[in-house]
Amino acid sequence: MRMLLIHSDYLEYEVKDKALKKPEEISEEQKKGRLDEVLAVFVSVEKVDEQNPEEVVEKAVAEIKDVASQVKAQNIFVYPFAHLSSELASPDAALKILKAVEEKLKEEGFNVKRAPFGYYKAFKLSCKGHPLAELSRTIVPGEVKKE
Ligand SMILES: NCC(=O)N[C@H]1[C@@H](O)[C@H](n2cnc3c(N)ncnc32)O[C@@H]1CO
Repeated sequence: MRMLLIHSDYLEYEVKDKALKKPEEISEEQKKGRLDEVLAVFVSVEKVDEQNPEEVVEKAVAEIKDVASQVKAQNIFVYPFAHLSSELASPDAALKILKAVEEKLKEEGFNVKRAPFGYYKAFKLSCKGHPLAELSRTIVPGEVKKE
């Protein structure tokens, strides 16, 4: 799994078109979304993650929690983003893992939104620009690499 974490004044998105034959079913309300004072987490789920999804979810949540506490962010936006890796997991596996990350972060007490899966989306992001505002993490079953 590859994650790009951007501490932002806001992230907002608007669904445009389907990017998969069968994207995630969403309500009218989910076609647009916004969070302010947010840690935006752009996530590419990778093929290797399918070997141990539970471990990858656990490690991803631990890394996100760690960064969120460093930048003092309570709001987290989990954003499916198929552009951080050339070894992508299948859409089914990726969606399951992203939903699990979202649920665990909610259980940890964060205010979490997840952008819809399987769509092209317009988005606006306002990076805060401080030294910890732009971070990346690579997680594979068995290890975690930090930038
Ligand atoms: N920018 C727009 C976009 O990325 N759209 C992506 C994601 O929403 C989602 N997606 C499919 N596979 C994956 C994956 N392995 N990891 C994350 N998202 C995925 O499906 C779309 C087409 O690849």
